[in-house]
Amino acid sequence: MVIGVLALQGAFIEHQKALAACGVASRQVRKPEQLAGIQGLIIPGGESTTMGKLMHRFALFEPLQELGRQGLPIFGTCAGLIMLAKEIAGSNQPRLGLLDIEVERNAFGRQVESFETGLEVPELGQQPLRAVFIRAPYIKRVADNVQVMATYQDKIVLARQHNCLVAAFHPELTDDLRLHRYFLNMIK
Ligand SMILES: NC(=O)CC[C@H](N)C(=O)O
Repeated sequence: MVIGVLALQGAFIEHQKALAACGVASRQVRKPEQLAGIQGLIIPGGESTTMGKLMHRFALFEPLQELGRQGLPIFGTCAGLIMLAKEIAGSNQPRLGLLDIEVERNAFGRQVESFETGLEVPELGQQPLRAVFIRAPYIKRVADNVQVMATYQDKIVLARQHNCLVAAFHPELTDDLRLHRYFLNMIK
């Protein structure tokens, strides 16, 4: 099994390390041909406006959208979540629109730029998931068939719809591998 990690910018190395710790091979994706043969894709955190521009510049936008529509499992974290959303509040920046959710960017920014917390995620067991939020978005609206997997202060921060899993935080920055493992289980 090989998982593609979109490597245009942002925290892709950390995702590769987390996948390696799960015993899974990964490949950096910067060109459309590097999408061939991957069984899943991670879109990392970073800066979603920049990432959207680079997706177009590197001719990855349409291929990524097409693979997502065909059912390739995709895991988006932070800016990756924003890239996967159908709607971004107050913005028309490029997005793949694969999940029927609306996101609010930099949603915790005014109170605190970044923080770490323990999240209750029943899908992952009793122990709270350690989650690092960095200028994080949150999900303000979900369609009926979106599964809400965790909230923080009543805001949705982890969700799944069909083949797409999205987290507002950075699971690759802790050594808690449960969310990466959950994603890998979506592939089998
Ligand atoms: N850590 C992150 O990925 C931050 C996301 C960034 N604030 C954005 O809006 O794209």
